[in-house]
Amino acid sequence: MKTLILASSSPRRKELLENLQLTFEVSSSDVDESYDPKLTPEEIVMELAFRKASFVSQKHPSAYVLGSDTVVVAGNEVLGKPQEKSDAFQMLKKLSGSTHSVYTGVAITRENESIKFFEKTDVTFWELTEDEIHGYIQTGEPFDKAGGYGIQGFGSMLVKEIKGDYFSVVGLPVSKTARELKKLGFDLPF
Ligand SMILES: Cc1cn([C@H]2C[C@H](O)[C@@H](COP(=O)(O)OP(=O)(O)OP(=O)(O)O)O2)c(=O)[nH]c1=O
Repeated sequence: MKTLILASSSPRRKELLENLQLTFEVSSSDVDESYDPKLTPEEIVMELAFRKASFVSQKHPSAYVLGSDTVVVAGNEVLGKPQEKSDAFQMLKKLSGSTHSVYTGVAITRENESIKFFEKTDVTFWELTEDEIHGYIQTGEPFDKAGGYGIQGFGSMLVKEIKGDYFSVVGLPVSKTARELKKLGFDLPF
């Protein structure tokens, strides 16, 4: 019997993985999320996903551990989570009226083995007025989310167009993850 552990404190990642009807445990990982600024966005998200999975792997050596990380890339700037209202305002102002990319990396580790992959989704925002940005920040939604918005919540009102995997923007590329878990021998619904 294979054991799967989701190395995440994100309720959204748990919900997304539940789509696959697998039995899994959840264990949050407390890792340093700093990275070498010379890395590409895909390298950053796969490295951080690997760090999260490895942290939990140490305590559960025989389990398969899945870690994930999401960043938003606008121009050549990598945006994580805003710390305060002024960060959120600057991020949303940058995203207004243009297209940015959301990268989510996934790592699945077991003992000394690991697989890593990523998904890139392009999201286009409407031109936002300063009032709209302030109003959105007042909802409190930006603060635990990369780029300062949640496409699954009130943030849906900011989005004009999306190209790629919606679920990856929310934090887990579900279909790529399902395919990889299947290759590893997990029993998926089909
Ligand atoms: C762009 C975007 C991001 N996000 C979320 C996904 C991630 O949870 C979060 C980015 O932070 P992450 O560091 O990737 O993840 P996390 O700290 O929430 O959870 P953990 O490290 O414990 O797994 O932003 C949304 O929920 N909706 C969105 O539209």
